[in-house]
Amino acid sequence: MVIILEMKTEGPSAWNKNYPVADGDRQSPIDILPHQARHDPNLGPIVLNYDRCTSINIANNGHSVVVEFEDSDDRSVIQGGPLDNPYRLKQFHFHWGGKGCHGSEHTVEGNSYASELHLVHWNAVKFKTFGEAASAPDGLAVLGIFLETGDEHRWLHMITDALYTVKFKGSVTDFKGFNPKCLLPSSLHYWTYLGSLTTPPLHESVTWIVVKEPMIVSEKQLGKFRTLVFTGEEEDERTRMENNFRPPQLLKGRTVRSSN
Ligand SMILES: NS(=O)(=O)c1ccc(NCc2ccco2)c([N+](=O)[O-])c1
Ligand SMILES: [Zn+2]
Repeated sequence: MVIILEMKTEGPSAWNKNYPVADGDRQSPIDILPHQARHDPNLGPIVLNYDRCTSINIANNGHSVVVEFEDSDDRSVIQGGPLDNPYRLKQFHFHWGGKGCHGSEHTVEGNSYASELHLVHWNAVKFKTFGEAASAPDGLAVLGIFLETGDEHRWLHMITDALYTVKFKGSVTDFKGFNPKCLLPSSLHYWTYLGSLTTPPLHESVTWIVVKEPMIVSEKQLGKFRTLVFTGEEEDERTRMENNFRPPQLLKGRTVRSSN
């Protein structure tokens, strides 16, 4: 009898083959231990100036669903907190689990949330392009928001209602007039630490700002993310898009700071 173990080689544990930085000193995500975080009174509040943000499209890039923004000027920026200058909003995307399973990237005392939203910003004061910023130690600032299941989120339907238009990898559709401020929880108290992109190329270029209070979404809304597939329309196998999260990485001596 022959047993063929078909192991997916491209999972997170294999990334260090092609991306040695996967074993680096400032990898993300991490498990956050609130009691070991250093409360830093000098950490001011996070300031989001999104009122003139311009969303462009929503896309399935084969890893997640992404909403892209116009980032040719400082119309939508994040500043304050640990940041020395404004960082421009470039895109946001989500990570989630399978049905009944949690899929956040960061965890808190070993506990994961149902999902995690990442709002990605880049330092256009110091760098000319996103690509250049994405490989610099102070190039990116990602605001992470946990999603927890409960009541329906009153605005998330604007995203979930559009997901059927981007079911397959490589699909893109117009998505104008969306302001992600409507997704944020009431408090922006946060933890912050120096980390990396959580998918290849895993560049150690991210100042992470993880908001403590989760946004609440319904199981039904979350289920709609699982109608997406990792594969292109022309491919015969339909691999449901879920569990697109990297597990927590070693802290390697880093300090996590806490706003008040
Ligand atoms: N989960 S995350 O926010 O850390 C993350 C990961 C990868 C990428 N992109 C992959 C990449 C960057 C440069 C070349 O290719 C992005 N992003 O682009 O916003 C975000
Ligand atoms: Zn992400």
